[in-house]
Amino acid sequence: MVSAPAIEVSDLRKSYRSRRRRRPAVAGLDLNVPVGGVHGFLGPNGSGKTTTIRMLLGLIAADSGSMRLFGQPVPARLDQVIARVGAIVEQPRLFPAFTGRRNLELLARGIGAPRGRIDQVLTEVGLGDRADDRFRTYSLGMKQRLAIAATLLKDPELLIFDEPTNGLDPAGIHEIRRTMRGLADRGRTVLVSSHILSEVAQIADTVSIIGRGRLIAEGPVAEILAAGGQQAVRVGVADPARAEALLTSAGLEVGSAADGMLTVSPRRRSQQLDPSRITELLARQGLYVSELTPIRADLESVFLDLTADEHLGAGSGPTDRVTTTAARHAITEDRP
Ligand SMILES: Nc1ncnc2c1ncn2[C@@H]1O[C@H](COP(=O)(O)OP(=O)(O)OP(=O)(O)O)[C@@H](O)[C@H]1O
Repeated sequence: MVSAPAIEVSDLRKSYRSRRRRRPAVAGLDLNVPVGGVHGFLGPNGSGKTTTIRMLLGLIAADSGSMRLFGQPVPARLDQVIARVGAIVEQPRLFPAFTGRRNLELLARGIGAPRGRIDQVLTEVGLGDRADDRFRTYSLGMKQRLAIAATLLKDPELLIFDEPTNGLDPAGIHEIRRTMRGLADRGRTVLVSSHILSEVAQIADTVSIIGRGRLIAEGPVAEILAAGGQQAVRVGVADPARAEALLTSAGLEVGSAADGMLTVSPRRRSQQLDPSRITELLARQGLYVSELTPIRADLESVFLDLTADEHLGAGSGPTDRVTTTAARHAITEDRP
């Protein structure tokens, strides 16, 4: 039996009233987070990530759409699944003058978690040796790791972190990344939101990229890269000027690099680039290709490309949506 995804969201909508009109924050969002691994929930500032997370956790009401956590509809049955979910949406209240351990003891008592859990969660976030130092002496990364430890007290299967690396320095970001990866490696599902793709790309197994409250792309990191990243080639040819004119008139976008190589890409992202067609076009005119190398875009440029319209504040027309085969398969398979 296929187990239900950790998170399933379908056609989710929420708008806020501002100056006599309603502005959509989440505009028909679909989201599918499989059980296990780290899932990056990515989108530019203001694209609706926090609003979505708050709706999933029952902190605000959706206007319409459906949401499920481990197959249970929320908010209707949130009480039945909330014990399986830990989240940091806002900073938890931790007392600066108390040690890390004391802070956790107070929180554990509040939720009825056994005292034995405290050492386990401190170890899990790598704070075992600093547990008896006061919270105020912790670095920002350590403070955030203690907040993560607090969410682990009730031993949740799904962890939701909204921009957990905000305000941290590179060392702190690294600590949190390592902590999140470790949590997933020990069998939990981690949803982490970020507006900076590179912050989660290294540790995410799958990602959803959203813009203006809608899904733009989703799937395994490698497939998102393949879908968006192999759309240019470097071409070496003896007469670059002639080759450039030829390829341009064949409808391709051509740039020339300082080393005399040409960069060839399709004019529109929806078009496929066929390297063998480039070789053929040039060979027919007696121009023989000495080198043809695919340019692999990194995930950050794929992200910027996919969300370009959202950054520029373009109209809200339909967006090119890349759903990788695996992700599309998962969606159809898991829905009733
Ligand atoms: N309480 C609110 N009242 C009015 N508008 C809101 C409210 N909360 C969010 N919004 C608006 O909804 C949109 C989505 O905001 P949201 O915080 O969900 O985005 P986000 O992707 O989490 O962005 P960020 O990375 O900046 O946190 C934004 O335009 C925001 O200004």
